[in-house]
Amino acid sequence: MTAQLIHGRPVQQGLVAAALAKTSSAGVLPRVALLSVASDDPMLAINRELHMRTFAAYGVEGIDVALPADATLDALLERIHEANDDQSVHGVMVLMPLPSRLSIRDILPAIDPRKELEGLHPEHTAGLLPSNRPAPTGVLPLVGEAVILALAEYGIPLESRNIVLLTEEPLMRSNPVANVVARCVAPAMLPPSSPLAIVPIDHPQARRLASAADVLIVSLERPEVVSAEWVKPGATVIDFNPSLVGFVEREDGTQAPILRGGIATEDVASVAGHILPVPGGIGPVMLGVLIRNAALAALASRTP
Ligand SMILES: Nc1nc(=O)c2c([nH]1)NC[C@@H]1CN(c3ccc(C(=O)N[C@@H](CCC(=O)O)C(=O)O)cc3)C=[N+]21
Repeated sequence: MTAQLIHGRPVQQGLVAAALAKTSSAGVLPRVALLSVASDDPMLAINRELHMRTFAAYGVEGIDVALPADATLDALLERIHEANDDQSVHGVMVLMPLPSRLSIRDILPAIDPRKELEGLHPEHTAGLLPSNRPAPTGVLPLVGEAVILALAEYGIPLESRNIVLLTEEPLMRSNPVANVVARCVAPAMLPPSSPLAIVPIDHPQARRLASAADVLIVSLERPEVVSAEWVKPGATVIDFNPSLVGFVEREDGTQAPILRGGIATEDVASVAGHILPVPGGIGPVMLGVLIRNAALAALASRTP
């Protein structure tokens, strides 16, 4: 078997084109403040550049608010408040990873919920609980929505499927958002008919559990560790979390990063049915949902 590759780029283009058609007929141009705190992690600069480049490609204005590595919580909160108060800014996003001394608990609630684009503000996540009514302009957690949209686009069902999230302990500990999205948000968004296991890759049963998955979602910081033996024949495999494995020179002499996800794509393709690969799979869908959410926030800002 050779897996069919699922391309995220057309899904991104469809989502963004529909949303930007509405903003342009309303005469509004979405503007997004992208905040980040400098770090040694080379993926931060790569992701920051990718976000800015993707905004620009669609004519969305990105405001690159880059703080130094030693920025205090107060300094970051001040920049968030500035963006909240700026009527010309419709979306505010704080890029991960953050230095460990800055807690996401202090940061996400500081973003104006009308401008929070990833569905992670407490007002948005509270809408996942049955006791709470979703906010009228509620935003769904972006990662979950991206997976659901991408699979729906290709007619891959989630109902009654055995779903496994293959994670890793260091990432879940260092990135509380990744941990909570796996353990709280994903179970809340997936169909009740589907068994779901969250499996750290170093667990003794990891390979057995992964190879029982109809839908295997891989979120690892180590590149290319999941091989064909981890995958059930015909399964759908979604590769998250690009890692930097090297650089190639572009024609203009600048360096382009070479990115790989947690799966060895070619090997896995010999058994899987469908793969959302790195690059070109779920990442572009997530960026599409992000830009669509910015467009919706821009539209909502015009109706008092
Ligand atoms: N607050 C926050 N929210 C995030 O959603 C968030 C974040 N912080 N920090 C970093 C990670 C990573 N992330 C990516 C999204 C798209 C691609 C993506 O589309 N990548 C292209 C890659 C390559 C390219 O075109 O250069 C692809 O997979 O095809 C990658 C990575 C979002 N993240």
